[in-house]
Amino acid sequence: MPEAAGARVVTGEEPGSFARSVLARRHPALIRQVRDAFPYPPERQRALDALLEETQHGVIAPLLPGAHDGERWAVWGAPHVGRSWFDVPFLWAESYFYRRLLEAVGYFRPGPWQGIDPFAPFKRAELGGAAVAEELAALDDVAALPLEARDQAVLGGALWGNRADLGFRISAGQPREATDPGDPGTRVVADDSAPFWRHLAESAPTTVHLLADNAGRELIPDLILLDHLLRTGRAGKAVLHVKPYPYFVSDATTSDVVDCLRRITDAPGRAGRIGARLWDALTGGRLTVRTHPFSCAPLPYADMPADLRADLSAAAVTVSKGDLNYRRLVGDRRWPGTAGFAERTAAFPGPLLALRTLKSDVAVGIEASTLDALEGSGEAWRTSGTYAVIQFRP
Ligand SMILES: O=P(O)(O)OC[C@@]1(O)O[C@H](CO)[C@@H](O)[C@@H]1O
Repeated sequence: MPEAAGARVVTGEEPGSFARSVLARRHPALIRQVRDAFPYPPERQRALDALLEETQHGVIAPLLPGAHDGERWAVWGAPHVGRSWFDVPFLWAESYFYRRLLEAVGYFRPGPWQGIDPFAPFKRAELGGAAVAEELAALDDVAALPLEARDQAVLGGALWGNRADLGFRISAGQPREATDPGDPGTRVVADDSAPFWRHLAESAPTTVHLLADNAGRELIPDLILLDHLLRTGRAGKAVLHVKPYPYFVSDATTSDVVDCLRRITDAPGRAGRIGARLWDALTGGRLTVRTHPFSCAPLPYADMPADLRADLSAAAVTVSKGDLNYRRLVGDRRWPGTAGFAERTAAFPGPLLALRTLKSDVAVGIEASTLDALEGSGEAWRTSGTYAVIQFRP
């Protein structure tokens, strides 16, 4: 990768940078929210307080002895343990932060808090909210559209669903709504949706994989997209990759899939019918859920293990959702915005579609004129979550 030498790895070292603000503000706010959301006993509270102190003023500690994944993290963490959280690669630091948060709350340790998702209260509140109900009701109107317009509607739903990221909304201890994106059409700064639909039309209806991101308001439109691909014969089968354990606040796990599916199935009108179809697809094996450990690895997709590579190589297309997956696809580096998407993702097996709202500094595959306009706009376009990309390569 000749460019890699020239593109700096994103870290939290730079004062005023987005990465630094996540490490210095978002993570402490999240620890406090989790601490307040559960009646944790004193030892769990102390572990959370110690993590907060370590992340802000200390050096990175290894996992406690006996962790089921201790060996893996010892390898991944070898270059970073003992250093400041702000000095190591941002992608690694964030991923390890979530692993350590689970350690602090006793998620993997046998006992009363084992398997209790520390982010569940936030996810549950979102799923029960008015926004989800409105989005499900809107599906009645989509049903009346011609196929091409339905294609765009379900793709757009999955794309903009990515704004609904609970980690993104944590600011100074308060969840907040992202600012209104305005007309979503003008905010898609790279749009390969046409070649993507052409590719699917030309492929035999084989398997479509979707690398999920957030639960709730993002996972629901993702499931609707998969149902649409199955129902219209573009996919013969679909595989939904979710996280094996809670991660990046609202990332979807299997139990979130079940919660979302129940929410869709219980809804009136077309949403309820889609829910019933998805239920049948899961029980009949046309839709499969996978929880590969690599989904929570602090590594780029270029480093995926052989079994996952073989699985994705056979896909008609893999749909990658969200910002973190995008960073793992192209590499979490300060690439020039015009760097080629196909070139940066060359190590990913099989055809690839990235649906991502921009919520971190990394961006590639943007036309020079568009990039100039964005840079000249004075907006925090890379991190505001109000711009998006639909990038495809066969
Ligand atoms: O992957 P997602 O849910 O779209 O976004 C994850 C995110 O909230 O986390 C990172 C900062 O914590 C950024 O990559 C991004 O803003």
